[in-house]
Amino acid sequence: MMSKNIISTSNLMFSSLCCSWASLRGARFFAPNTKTLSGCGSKEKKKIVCACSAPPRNMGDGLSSININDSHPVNSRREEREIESETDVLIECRNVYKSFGEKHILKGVSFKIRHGEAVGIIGPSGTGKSTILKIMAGLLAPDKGDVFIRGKKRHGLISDEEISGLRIGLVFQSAALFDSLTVRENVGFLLYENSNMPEDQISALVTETLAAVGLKGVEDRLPSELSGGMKKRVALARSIIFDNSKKIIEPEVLLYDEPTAGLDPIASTVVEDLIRSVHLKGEDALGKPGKIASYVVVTHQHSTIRRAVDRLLFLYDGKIVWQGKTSEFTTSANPIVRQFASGSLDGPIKY
Ligand SMILES: Nc1ncnc2c1ncn2[C@@H]1O[C@H](COP(=O)(O)OP(=O)(O)OP(=O)(O)O)[C@@H](O)[C@H]1O
Repeated sequence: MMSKNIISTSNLMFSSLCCSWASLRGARFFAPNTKTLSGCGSKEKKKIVCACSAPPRNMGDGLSSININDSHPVNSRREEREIESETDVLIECRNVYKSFGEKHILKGVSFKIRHGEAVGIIGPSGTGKSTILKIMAGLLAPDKGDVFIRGKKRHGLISDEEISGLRIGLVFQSAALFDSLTVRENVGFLLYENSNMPEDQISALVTETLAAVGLKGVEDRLPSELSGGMKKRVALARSIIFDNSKKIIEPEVLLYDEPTAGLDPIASTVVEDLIRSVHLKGEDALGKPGKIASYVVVTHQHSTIRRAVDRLLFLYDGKIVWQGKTSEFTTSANPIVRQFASGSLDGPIKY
């Protein structure tokens, strides 16, 4: 039932990346300039399975080091806790550098995303927020530094055979739906192409997933027949659907790139609540707990910062210059954060 020649023009953002759908395994993205998306086999892949059910323990800087030579019992207990807390880490960027020609964008970025977290990445325009999302997602490789997925170093990009154990979804600012496919085909795309699930089961799962994001009876519509807000919901449904017939269900991290950009304040609130609702600490539109283990939101919007995330990373001049709880953002004494939070022209950030 899937169209074999798909040309989507709905998103220009990844036009230079050209990643083939066949190579997207642990990650789920839609590369709109990929012209032929057929022939995606469902090969068995190597799995990295590790326990990852504990809630995040360290909401601080997440960069604490472990002294393995200190054998004092109190310290040992602390070490145990710290080592244990490392099992919470789903994605880690360690000392990541990235340049585009002469532009040195990321100059040693380090942070961890833990199980259960809702993290925002903020900072002035052009500081590399989208770039770091793409690096986390495996769509761009760092020039220097490493990305660890559940403790396992990623080599190369998303086609790398070694990395699995975590599903990573990227939700684009524009919904990036395939214009020529129905909502059902868009949402079930990954499963129609990559899973062994029968079509009627996929169709039922699509309906259930759409209901989870508050959409009913839109399965047969084309994207052009949807409002902007509905398209965002469909894109979200496409990111959270997964093959639930598998024995091992890997946790999923969703990466949202400016999900509320261009929306009016009320539409923004709807999307912000939707982001919360599909998280495991939330409750979806069907009243069921959300399934997303953790998420990262790149945003400029204050409402999204306040409403959709618990912890913030502030990226400026190639580095994380501040991180803290969302509640600390507006009270921080850091001059960069203060200027950004107030929108003042006076301060260390120069345009
Ligand atoms: N593929 C690329 N080739 C060349 N330059 C790039 C590429 N991707 C990003 N850049 C440049 O890197 C810088 C950071 O871009 P990025 O989109 O990551 O910033 P951002 O912080 O997300 O910006 P904004 O808040 O405006 O969306 C920009 O100067 C951008 O022009």
